[in-house]
Amino acid sequence: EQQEEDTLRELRLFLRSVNDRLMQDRRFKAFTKPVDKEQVPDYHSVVKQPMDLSTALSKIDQQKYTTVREYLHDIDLIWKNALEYNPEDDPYDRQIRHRACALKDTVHAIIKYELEKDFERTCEQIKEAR
Ligand SMILES: O=C(C1CCC1)N1C[C@@H]2C[C@H]3C[C@@H](O)[C@@H](O)[C@]2(C1)O3
Repeated sequence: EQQEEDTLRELRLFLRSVNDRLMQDRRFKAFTKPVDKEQVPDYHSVVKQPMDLSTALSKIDQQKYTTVREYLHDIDLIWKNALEYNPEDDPYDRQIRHRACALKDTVHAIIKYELEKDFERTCEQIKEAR
C-alpha cells in the first residue's frame, strides 16, 4: 500500500545517493561501465555474473531492488569480479585490485554509517510479503 511505496521510494533515493558517490570517485572509473566483450573476449568465460555501477543505477531505476542487501550484493560482484579477473602480479592488475578493495570498503562504510537498521528491516519485511 502507500506506506510501502513511500519506503521503496526512499530506498531508491538512498541507493542513488550511494551509487552516485561511487560513480563520481575517480578511483572507481573502471567499474562504471560493463567490461566490453569485444575488447576482452574471454571475460565472460571467467566472470559468470558481470556487474558495473551503470547497470546497478539502471536496476535502481527499474525498481529491481527492494532492499539494500540486494544492491550491496551487486556492488560486491563488481569488486569480487575485478579481484578474480585481475590476479596477476603486474602493476595494472595490482592497481585494479587496490581499487576493488577501496570500492568494497567504501560501499560498506557508507551503508554502515548512513543506513538506519530499522529502515532496512522494513524493506526486508516488504520483500518477504511479496
Ligand atoms: O576487469 C576489468 C575491469 C577493471 C575492473 C573491471 N577488465 C578486464 C580487462 C583486463 C584489464 C586490461 C584491459 O583489457 C581492460 O579491458 C580490462 C577491463 O582490465
